[in-house]
This record gives sequence, structure tokens and C-alpha cells, in this order.
Amino acid sequence: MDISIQKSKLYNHQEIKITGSKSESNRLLLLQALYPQININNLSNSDDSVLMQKALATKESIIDIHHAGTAMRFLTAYLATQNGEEVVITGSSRMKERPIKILVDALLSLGADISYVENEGFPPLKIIGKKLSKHKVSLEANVSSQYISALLLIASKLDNGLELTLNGKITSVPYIKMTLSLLNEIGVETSFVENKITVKPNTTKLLPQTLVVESDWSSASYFYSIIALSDIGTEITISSYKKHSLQGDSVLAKIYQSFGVATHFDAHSIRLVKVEEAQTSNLEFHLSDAPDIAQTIAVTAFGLGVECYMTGLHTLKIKETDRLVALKVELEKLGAEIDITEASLKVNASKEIKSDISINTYNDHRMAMAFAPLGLKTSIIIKNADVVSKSYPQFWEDFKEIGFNLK
Ligand SMILES: O=C(O)C1=C[C@@H](OP(=O)(O)O)[C@@H](O)[C@H](O)C1
Ligand SMILES: C=C(OP(=O)(O)O)C(=O)O
Repeated sequence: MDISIQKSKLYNHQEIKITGSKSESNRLLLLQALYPQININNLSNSDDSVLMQKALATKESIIDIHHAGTAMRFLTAYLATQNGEEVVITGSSRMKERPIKILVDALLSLGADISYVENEGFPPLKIIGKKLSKHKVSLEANVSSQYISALLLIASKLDNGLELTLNGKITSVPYIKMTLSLLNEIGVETSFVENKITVKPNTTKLLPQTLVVESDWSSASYFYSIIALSDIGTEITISSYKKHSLQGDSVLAKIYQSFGVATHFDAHSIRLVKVEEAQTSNLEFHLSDAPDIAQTIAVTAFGLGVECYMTGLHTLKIKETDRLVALKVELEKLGAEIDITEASLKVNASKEIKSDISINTYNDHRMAMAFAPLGLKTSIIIKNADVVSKSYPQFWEDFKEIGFNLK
């Protein structure tokens, strides 16, 4: 399905309810499989969380998690500990290109039985679940934090817990801290000092408890972009959010000040208001803690015609697509001038935005949602627009409801 957006104007003072964070949800689903006394409220309805739920419930010997990176990594660790089960875990053709060797090597050194079905270092994996005998492992921490979170999530069920030593510069740190915070919330003891993380084994029965998932901040980024591209005075309310979030992408509130957007934290929601023009110089953001909002920010800067330099983007090339290349190709079709390296992207200031351009989305939900706000500036076509369901199935309905003119 392609969606054509006619140049639109936002209705003012709209309210949108966004589904639960897919990162928090997929962690809690795994913890719930280990500790059935956990109840979850405001679970994400994203494809990735639905797939995670199904995979945890299935008795089938082949599990297909499509494009869901967290599900692939978290389930690999989980299945490795499920005594006596033999399973093949696979995914989309892109998932078969997303590296997993660092996690597999760590699990093997803890005593797991995992082999590669196709290419060494990549899914699909054949996993024969067994009791893991060791409790100390070191791994590279600069490729994906999901490998680390995967190990941490199963750690409290190992006889001696787990001691991780992280080598190299640690990437996507807030996601590791999110995992540790959720473990602490359910009653598991952890520590994270410099490059060492320890998780204590769980020795007592956890009490029945309900955890409430905060709504997804990465999804909120598209509304930040929409407000940034709107006239001064335009506002929108989105829920349910809190000031002290577990999600690193909540840094949006700070970053978008530079684009003239103020964030007001109310009881359970945030109100985004365009209060002033965007800064036109010194827009520079280091995003190794918040890689998922890079696409949104790049498109906002282009839409506003301001120069913006983003660093810390070394993980973008192994996500749903090579996001650095995808951004360069699609933004340049619209008239942008983009410079990329292995880990950075610069949007140069430009005046013109071409109209009626078709944007390819490369099976990447964030390509579709990041480019959509440009509909406030020009008419634009988003190819394969249904990719949004990976994280935000209602995106297009919400988008229409706030005033966008879709065909
Ligand atoms: O742990 C998580 O929930 C995630 C961690 C990040 O991945 P990396 O650690 O691979 O950067 C992020 O990009 C992804 O969308 C979700
Ligand atoms: C990178 C993402 O997800 P994952 O790695 O879990 O597939 C994302 O949602 O932007």
C-alpha cells in the first residue's frame, strides 16, 4: 500500500494516545515467561510485540520473528535456557543479514548449544535448550545493546546469576539501563559499575505484580517533528508519558527545544507546543544513546531548511535497513544535500523541497513515519506505507485524525 499525502495543515489542540513502548513490552513479555506472576498493562500492540508474545507461547519447532530485532536477540537467550527444547529461530531476509555472533558466542561460552543453520554469525539459529553452567562472560558492547539486554533478561534464572564484562565503547546505554530497571522493579538485584554488570540469581518467589508500560517515545518523535514543522502556536497532546522515563528516546524533549518545540509534562501526557523558530546554527546531536530518533531528526531539519549534524550513528547500518544510506538517497530525491560517514550524517541547509516525490521505505517503519511529517510542507508519496506496523500500527489513522490529507 502506497500513501499519497496532499500538502496538509494540522488541526490545533489534538490529542493522541500512543501504544506502550515496544522495548519495555518485549522485555516484560520475556520476564513474564520466566516469572508468570507478572502482569503487564499498556502492552505495545506493535507487530514486534505481537510476534514476541506468539513466539513465547508457541510449541512449534520453527519460530519466525520477521523483522523484530529485540525478539530475535531476547528469544535466542531465552530458548538457549529452555531445557530439552529444540527450536529453529528465523526471521525476514533482512533479519538474516543482521549480525548475532556476539550474542551467540557469549551464550556458547556460558554453555549453550546453538548452531548456525545458514550463514555463520547470522540467523537462522538452531537452539537446543539446556541448563547453562557458567556465570561469567565478556562481550563486545559497541555493536548492539540488545545482545547485552538479552543476557541480562535470563540472568536471574541462572544458578549463579551473571557477571558481564563489556568491552569497547558501550552503545545504546539507556536500553541496558532500561533492562536493569525493569529487573529491579520485579525484585531482581543488579549492579552496573563502569564496564561490569552483575545480576544476582533470584532465590525467592516473586510476588504477583502489575507493571505499567509507558507509551513509546520513539513513536512520539513523529509528533515532535510534526509540531516542529508547524506554525508557532500549534500544539498537540500525546499520552501516556512521564517525566522520568526508562526510555532514552525521551531526550526528544531536550533535542526538539532546538527546533522551537516546548514540552509540557502534565499528569499522564505531554503537550508539545511550537513556541519559536528553530535554531539555524549549531544543531549538533550525538545519538549513540538514542539511535532510533536519528531519521526523525534528519527529516525535521531538512523540512525546516536548517543545517544539522548528527554523530554516534554507527549502529544505523545494521538496523531494519542501512538507515544512513536510505536517508541520504531519499532526502536527496527531495532536494537535500546529505553527507554521510560510517557513523554520522549531516543535513546541509536547503531552501527547496520538491513535491510529488515517492519515498522508498526499505521495509523500515521509521523511514515511512520519519518522512510523513513533510506532508506539512509539500505533497509526498510514501511507498509500502504499511511497514509502520512494526512499531506503530495505528500511525496512519492517528496521522489522518490530526489533519493530514491522505489518499
Ligand atoms: O533494546 C532495545 O529495545 C532496543 C535497542 C536499540 O538497538 P541497539 O542496541 O542495537 O542500538 C534500538 O535501536 C532498538 O530499536 C530497540
Ligand atoms: C531498530 C529497531 O528495532 P529492532 O532492532 O528491534 O528491530 C527500531 O525499532 O528502530
